[in-house]
Amino acid sequence: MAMENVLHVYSEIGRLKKVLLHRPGKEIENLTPDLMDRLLFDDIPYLEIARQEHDAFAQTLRNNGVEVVYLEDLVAESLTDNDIKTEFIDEFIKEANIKSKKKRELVKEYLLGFSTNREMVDKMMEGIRKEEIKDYKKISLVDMIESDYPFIVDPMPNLYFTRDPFATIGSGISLNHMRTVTRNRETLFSKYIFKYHPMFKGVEIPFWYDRDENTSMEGGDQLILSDKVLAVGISERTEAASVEKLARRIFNNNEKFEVILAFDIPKKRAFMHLDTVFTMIDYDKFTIHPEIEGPLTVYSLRKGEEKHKLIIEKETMELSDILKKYLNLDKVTLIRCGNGNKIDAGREQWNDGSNTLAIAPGEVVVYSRNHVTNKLLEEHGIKLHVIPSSELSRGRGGPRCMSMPLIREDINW
Ligand SMILES: NC(=[NH2+])NCCC[C@H](N)C(=O)O
Repeated sequence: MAMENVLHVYSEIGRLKKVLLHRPGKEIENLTPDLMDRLLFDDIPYLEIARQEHDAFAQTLRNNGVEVVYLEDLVAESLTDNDIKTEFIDEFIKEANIKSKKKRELVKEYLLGFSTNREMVDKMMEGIRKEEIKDYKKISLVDMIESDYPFIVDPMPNLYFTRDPFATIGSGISLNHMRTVTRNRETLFSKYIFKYHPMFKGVEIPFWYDRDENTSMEGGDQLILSDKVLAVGISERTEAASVEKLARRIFNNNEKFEVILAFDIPKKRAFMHLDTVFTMIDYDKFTIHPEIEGPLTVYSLRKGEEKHKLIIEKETMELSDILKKYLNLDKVTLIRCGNGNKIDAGREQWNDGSNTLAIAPGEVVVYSRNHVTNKLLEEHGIKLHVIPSSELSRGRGGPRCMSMPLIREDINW
């Protein structure tokens, strides 16, 4: 199968043809107040409503010609061979950091007991409570002395933010190394999909990054501004060293990309990724958070004369001037979250008012709750697809966070 039929993303705004989602599962109901901080949540979504909201998101995409595929299905479909399934379970258990051999054996036996791959994958994502494992307490004195930690395998509640564990860039994949242990476990699912799913059989996928790297990179920081220009945030989650590694791999392949713009953004939870403060919504229109307005320091990375050499330059310019320069635009419109009002911007950026998903040039999916930003987008001629968001937004991610494009149509500049 030709590469462009499986992975092809050369912009943020080309008409979206195929996207990967994850429908929130029972991992959300394994969130507890004690776990929220470590598992990167600020509240506990009501799963039934979160699922209804997510189904509305998926249906909005389908109604606009987008093929929706689900992570949980692709993983299950990648494990039809028993040896591969065993390899996956062993790697999953190893990364679940289960100390005792006996417990690892019990968990493996439990997972192999599921009648379908999909049910097993759901359980892996949801997490395993100690009470689910027969005879758990009889393993040893240590286990009899009730440790109050309820899980033998932690839940992965951030899986519905499919933007981050890997990114489709051009015709390749950045299989990311996530900043936190809890989210790095998610990248194992991506690894097996690209390695074993039938849709990629016979397809030589170039990997721009790898989950085993020793510096972190997350997909929320990776934006494809054009088929020549990438933007990467140096953020709370993505390190500068990772940007250099990404640049070397991409520039030393026969991809079209010529420059990577690295933006050093404030390292704080509300700004965890570049796409929480900046997204591209049309050829010359962008959403931004007022805090990144004004002169910005940007590092441009280009391919050097010799292989693996980079030319890196530092510039301090207004964001609009940076975008005009590198995208060859005469005019740039920056649409400010919360209409620039400090209070409205603070509230709506926290609930991902800047985190739009473009499904075509000038056409974006937005959260209903960010009404101030949404009104401004419409005033700038942007077509909105508004989705419900009360429960989904509690995970601190928006429509762009909850989606990973696999195929977009090319755009004509
Ligand atoms: N691309 C994004 N902005 N992703 C948002 C991810 C939210 C998730 N709770 C985390 O902290 O990782």
